Amino acid sequence: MDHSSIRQLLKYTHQNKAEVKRRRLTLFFISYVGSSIMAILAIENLMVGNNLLAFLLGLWSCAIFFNAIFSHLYSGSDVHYYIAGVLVIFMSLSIVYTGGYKNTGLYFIFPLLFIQIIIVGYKAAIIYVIVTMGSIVYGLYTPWLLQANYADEHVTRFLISAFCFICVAFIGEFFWNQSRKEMYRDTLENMRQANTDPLTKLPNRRFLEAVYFARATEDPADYFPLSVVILDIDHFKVINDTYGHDVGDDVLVYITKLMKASVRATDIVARTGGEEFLIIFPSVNLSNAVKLAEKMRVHIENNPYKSAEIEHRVTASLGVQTALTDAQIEEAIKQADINLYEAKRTGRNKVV
Ligand SMILES: Nc1nc2c(ncn2[C@@H]2O[C@H](COP(=O)(O)OP(=O)(O)OP(=O)(O)O)[C@@H](O)[C@H]2O)c(=O)[nH]1
Repeated sequence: MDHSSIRQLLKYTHQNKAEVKRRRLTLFFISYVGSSIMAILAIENLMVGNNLLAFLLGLWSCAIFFNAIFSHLYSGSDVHYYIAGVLVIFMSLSIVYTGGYKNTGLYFIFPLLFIQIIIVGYKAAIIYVIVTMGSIVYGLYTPWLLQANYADEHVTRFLISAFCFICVAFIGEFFWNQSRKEMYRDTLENMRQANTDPLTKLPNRRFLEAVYFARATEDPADYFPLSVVILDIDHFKVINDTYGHDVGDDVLVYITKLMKASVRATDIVARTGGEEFLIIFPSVNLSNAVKLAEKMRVHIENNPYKSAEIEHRVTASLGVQTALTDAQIEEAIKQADINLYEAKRTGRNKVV
C-alpha cells in the first residue's frame, strides 16, 4: 500500500496537530500579548516625549495584531507566519535604533529571535535570523546612524550572548524536528502495517473504513457515484485441499496481480477476507461498474494460475452495487454482498 494513502491517515493523528498548535500559539502569543505590551510601551514613550519609539511601537503593534486577525480568517495559509517573521525583523531594528528605555532594549531581542525561529520553522529561520542579526550588527557597528547610545561593553556582551542563544535555539529546534520526523516515520510504518494485508500487500478493511471512506465523505464530488465490487474466488477451498495452503497463498497473490492489472491507479483493490476482495471504483456509475467487474472476471478466467508443476484455472464471482452518497456506502456494500451470493448460488464465475 502506498505511503500517500497512509499520509492521509496521519492527518488524523496528534503529532502534526501538536506542531501546528505550537506554531499557532507562539504566533498568537507574540501577536496578542506582544502587541498589547508594545501598545502600552508606545503610550509610555509618548508620555515621556519619545515620539519616534512610540510611533514605531504603535505601528508594529497594529501590524502584528492585524496579521493575527487575518490568520484566523485565512487559517489554511502559512503566509501570516512569514509576515510575523518579517515584522519581528522590523521590531528588532526599531528596538536597536531607538534603544528603548535607558538603552536597555537589546534584552527584548532574545525572545523575539526565539519566536521568529519557531513561527517560520528552523530552516526558513536561518535566513530570517541572518537578516535580523545582520542588520542588528550593522546598526550596532554604525552607532552614528542610531538614536540610541549603547556602551561598547553592552554591545559586545549582547552579541556574544545572542550568538550562544541562537546556536542553542537552533540545536533545540533541529533535534525537536528530527525526533518529530522519526516519530512520523515510525507512525507511518505502524499505520502501513495496520492497514495492509501482509500476504497480498493490499489495503485491508481498516484502511477502507478509517481512511478511504472518510476521505470520500470529505470530498464527495471526487468520489460519487462510488461503485463497490465484492469478488470471491470460486472453490478456493479445493485449491487449498488439493495443492496445499502455500499454493493457496500463492494463488491469492497471483489473483491480486490480475485484479490490479485490470483497474486504474485511482481504483482501490482491498483484501477484506480470506479469499474475498473489495474493489472500489470512484466516480463510476452502476452500468460501467458492471462492465469493469466483467472485464476483471474474464481477465481472471483467461489467465490460469501456473507454477512449475501446477496449472489451475481460477474463476471468481462478483457482486456489484453503487453508492450515490456517503450515506449509502454501507448499504451498497451489503447489497454487493447479496449480489455476490446470488452469483455463487446461480453457478459462480459471473457478475451480478
Ligand atoms: N491459502 C489460504 N487460504 C485461505 C486464506 N484465507 C482463507 N483461506 C481459505 O479459503 C477457503 C474458503 O473456503 P469457502 O469459504 O468454503 O469458499 P470456497 O471454497 O471459495 O467456495 P465458494 O466461495 O462457495 O466458491 C477456506 O478453505 C479457507 O481456509 C489464506 O490467507 N490463504
